[in-house]
Amino acid sequence: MTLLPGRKEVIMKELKLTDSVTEVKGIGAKTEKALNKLLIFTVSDLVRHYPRGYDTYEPPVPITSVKEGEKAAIEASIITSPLVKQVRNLKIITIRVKDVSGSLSLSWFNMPFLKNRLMSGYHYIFRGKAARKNGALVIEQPEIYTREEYQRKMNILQPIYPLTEGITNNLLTKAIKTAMGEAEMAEDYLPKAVIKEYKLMNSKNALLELHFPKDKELLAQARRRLVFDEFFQFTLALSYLKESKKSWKNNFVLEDRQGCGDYENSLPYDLTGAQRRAWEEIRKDMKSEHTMNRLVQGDVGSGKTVLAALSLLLTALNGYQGCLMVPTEVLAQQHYETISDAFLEFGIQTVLLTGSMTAAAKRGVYERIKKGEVQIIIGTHALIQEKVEYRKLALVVTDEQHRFGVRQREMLSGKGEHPHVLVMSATPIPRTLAIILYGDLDISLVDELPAGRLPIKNCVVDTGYRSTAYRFIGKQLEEGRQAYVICPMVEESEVIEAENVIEYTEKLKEALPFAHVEYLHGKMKPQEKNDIMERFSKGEIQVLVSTTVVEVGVNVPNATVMMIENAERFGLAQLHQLRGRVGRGKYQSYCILVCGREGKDIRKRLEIMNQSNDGFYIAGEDLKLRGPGDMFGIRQSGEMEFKLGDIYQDAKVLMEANEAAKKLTKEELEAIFLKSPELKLKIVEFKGGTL
Ligand SMILES: Nc1ncnc2c1ncn2[C@@H]1O[C@H](COP(=O)(O)OP(=O)(O)OP(=O)(O)O)[C@@H](O)[C@H]1O
Repeated sequence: MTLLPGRKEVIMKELKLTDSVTEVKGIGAKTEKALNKLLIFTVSDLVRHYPRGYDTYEPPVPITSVKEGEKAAIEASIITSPLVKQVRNLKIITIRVKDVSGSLSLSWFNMPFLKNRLMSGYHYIFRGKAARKNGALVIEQPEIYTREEYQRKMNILQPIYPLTEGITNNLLTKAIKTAMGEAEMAEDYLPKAVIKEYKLMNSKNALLELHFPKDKELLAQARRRLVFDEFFQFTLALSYLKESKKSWKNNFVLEDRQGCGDYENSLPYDLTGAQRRAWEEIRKDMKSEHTMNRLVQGDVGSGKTVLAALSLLLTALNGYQGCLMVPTEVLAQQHYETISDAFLEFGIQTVLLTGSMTAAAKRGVYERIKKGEVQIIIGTHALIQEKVEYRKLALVVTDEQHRFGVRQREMLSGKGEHPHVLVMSATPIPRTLAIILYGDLDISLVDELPAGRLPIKNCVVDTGYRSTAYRFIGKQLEEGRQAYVICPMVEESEVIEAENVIEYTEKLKEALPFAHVEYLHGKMKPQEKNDIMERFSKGEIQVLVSTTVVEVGVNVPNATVMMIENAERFGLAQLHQLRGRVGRGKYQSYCILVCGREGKDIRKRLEIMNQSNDGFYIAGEDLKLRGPGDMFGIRQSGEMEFKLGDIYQDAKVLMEANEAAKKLTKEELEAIFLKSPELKLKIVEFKGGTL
């Protein structure tokens, strides 16, 4: 309640964080509906709807450096009288301005009142996005400022929010401002000692500064505090999860079986030392008195699949079911083909279950699973659907590549009575981070590539090198090898000039008329995708032009060239995954990174790929290059389920938060839970996902 001096008593309602957003002034039923689409239901959701970036008012630039499609501010004098044209129902004002470097046209729609402000000889700062009209650059709808006004603007960072239809940035900014001003914010839950030791901003200010930063420095501090919270709560929750799992008795104590040795002997290669060690650890876990919760971390092509296969076989030979969940249908199909035939001779039945199967086919598979007629089930997230009833599910293997799907693996393991869990990951995160992020798992490292692999030869080139690259690919095809060409887009887009698979395939067919070239992209039907992949695997297709659908796990050892168009558009981790599709067999392999745009930073980043084929090295260098705490950088590891934090960029905060969580005394933890019972609930009942 607030009393305004000298006036009638005004009762200000204090908002509660749990109140519905409609309690915030200015939000009615219609707006509420639209906000719900952004998952904003309560006042708390609203104030936790973070900006995705900030509009900054940069110093004006010379007219000649204004670029098409980019926002810029120019300081210029008007050199023509405003020209007003009526085009259908639009009234367009156009003027021409100049500075010492050159001149440019500016235009406004339906703003006739501006005419008097835009007199020849006047001098302003204009800010807007440049477009090309009839061959010339024009800034459309620019904002107009005097130099003093602009100076003031330059100190402000305007939040830009994720939006949806019916919700403007203005509306959200206002609503959040109101809510922040009126809502009763929770007291800081972190112990004072932690705040002091890690020099954190308090939680209320952090939220306020994140939405309405006074300057970049305070914004960085605010963000650091909120990222710290995310990581702190996550690591706390993981340690709870780990504790609870430790007490799980092994319901499926497995025994060694001769079949596993026979399978190993049937492989065309010997296991590497690292594979052997990992297999030893897995077996030991599954035979022990506690349930296995293990991560197998190994670089692309290090041979993790055989470990999954051996574990599944051991489970099946012990009379139980085991399942393998992978991120794409293409990959599920590939694993199914590798495993199903090989295991038949041990009397083991394998089945495939994916989202795109017909309802009838799925029903058939559910039946067989339920009755225990099949022992190994391979598939995508369809494996965790409610209708799947397993019979004696003793092992869950998830191939996560670079997604840290705590939730999925928990859901899947929830299908059995604490089955063993094996997680395969090729994410090249440094060990120090892996230990934290996979805090609930024990880790086996496959840190050795199979013998006889030749290091991939790399080059970073510009588009002028294409014809040479095609000739090179042609030669490789003549030698019986195959190639991938990756393009970022499916179809031609007017907005982004990036090579697209469909057109590119046509172009490539002309350049390599004797070769069988096909394309693959995510929008194709699963059946079509599987078909193309199968034909590529068999060598019927020689060159596969593809979007990043081949990124995860695809294994065609005969492919030796990976050519990546617009390589600058991919993150380094993703480039490394893509490159990992070659160099998987005994042949010399090559990676050609084609740079579609020039720039010193772009080159520098891509050169890292040139320097090494080691995923861990690349992740480390990437981190150094981007530096921590870059608020405006792209989130390359968006696959992690944190709202703000980026495990690479914020690696230091992650380590600090983990340290703080581990150091908490029992009393401090109790005090936290006392202050925030909701947080206690979230942490203790954590089953993965966002906290
Ligand atoms: N010890 C080994 N010696 C020789 N070849 C091997 C060995 N282990 C696995 N391979 C072969 O290496 C290739 C890559 O193995 P696999 O597909 O298991 O890699 P991965 O670790 O799953 O990689 P990614 O993370 O890229 O999917 C396969 O063709 C596999 O048959």
